[in-house]
Amino acid sequence: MKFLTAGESHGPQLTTIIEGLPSQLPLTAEDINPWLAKRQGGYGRGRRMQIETDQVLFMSGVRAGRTTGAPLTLVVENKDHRNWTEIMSPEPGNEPRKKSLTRARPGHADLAGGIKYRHKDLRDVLERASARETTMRVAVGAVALKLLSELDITGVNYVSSLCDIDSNVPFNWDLVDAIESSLVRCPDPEASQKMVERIDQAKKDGDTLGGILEVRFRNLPIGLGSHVHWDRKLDGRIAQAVMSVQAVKGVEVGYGFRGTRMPGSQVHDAIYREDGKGYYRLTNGAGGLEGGMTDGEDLVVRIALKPIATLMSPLPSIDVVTKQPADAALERSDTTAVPAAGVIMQCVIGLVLAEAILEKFGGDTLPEIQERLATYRGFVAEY
Ligand SMILES: Cc1cc2nc3c(=O)[nH]c(=O)nc-3n(C[C@H](O)[C@H](O)[C@H](O)COP(=O)(O)O)c2cc1C
Ligand SMILES: C=C(O[C@@H]1CC(C(=O)O)=C[C@@H](OP(=O)(O)O)[C@H]1O)C(=O)O
Repeated sequence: MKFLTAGESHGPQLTTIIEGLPSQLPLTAEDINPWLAKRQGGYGRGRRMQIETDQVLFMSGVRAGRTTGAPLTLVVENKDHRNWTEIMSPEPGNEPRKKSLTRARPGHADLAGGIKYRHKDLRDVLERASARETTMRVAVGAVALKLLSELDITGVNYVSSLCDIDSNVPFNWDLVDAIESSLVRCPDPEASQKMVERIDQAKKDGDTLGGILEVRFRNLPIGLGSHVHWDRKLDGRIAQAVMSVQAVKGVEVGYGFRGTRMPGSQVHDAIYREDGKGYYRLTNGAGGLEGGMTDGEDLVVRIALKPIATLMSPLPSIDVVTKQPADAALERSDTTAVPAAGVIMQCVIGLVLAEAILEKFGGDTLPEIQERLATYRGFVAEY
């Protein structure tokens, strides 16, 4: 399975084409739109999110609520485009355009992208570097999550820290409702409240906040990914998918960096087996991955997101046209994207898992994949 995304933040629409999906996967807009809405949500988002109501349109690959096996094309309209038609017009002329950007914003792609692609209006960089692009990764990820759910594989995402405020509630799967009802997608109600206040304060101060997200998946079969070659290792593929999302600065699996402070005897997970239950562990320091493959325990990935780069009290920078010092350009902006980013992370990790499933059990149709997975689970229980 492979996919491409296209579209600018203030262009007419965002597009994705997914190739390699099996046929017979039940799929409607209702499988995708709730994920788009969740990605738009979370306390701390800016005014743009009040303009957009992201809704997917199917342009190919689905008939009568089922995938056909043909490339699936999804489109989401940018409602804000109507305010940017002249600025975003592909027609030549009218230079410099309104809203041109010449004072490079630290923490953004502006300066490197301007130099690399020879743009002096850094909006030509901003428009594609923007995290608006993650709309399509969520749309395609929602399709992957649907495929996984048809195989009884489910996931969750939540915020475990926002700046210096930590969730103090250890995760368990019964916390999903608490996460969904928290304004910041944090399972700890007390920490949630503090996070909301912290975001209000940051907004007042013209500042921004980052944090840590966690994504978990359960009921993964043992042996997705591979130990035999570097680019087939599932941990490497997950790290690439996660690190490619705007503002992500770190990723760890299982105990991750914490494991470096513990002896091996406390990090690695002893192996047990019972007839009927098969192989299992009592701990999960590995976070569900050993040797680049799933080990049958929950996949546990933690992700660090840097604070939003656009500051209402801008940092010193340079105007790339005058070459003189100038404060960084100011754009309408989010105060934090930490809660929204968890949704994106679950989707991009879901995509990697769906790909790994298709590699191991790949078939042209969903029923074939379901049959092969069931046979394999039977084999694993007996092994
Ligand atoms: C969901 C989401 C929303 C974001 N919103 C903003 C924003 O409103 N303003 C901003 O300056 N950066 C925002 N960012 C972050 C920038 O897109 C990001 O810092 C920039 O692309 C450079 O990231 P990099 O250095 O990690 O590549 C957002 C990121 C995400 C994931
Ligand atoms: C549009 C989205 O996020 C945007 C990501 C973003 C950035 O610089 O990354 C900047 C803001 O856009 P604007 O400049 O239009 O206010 C965010 O709203 C979105 O998540 O759908």
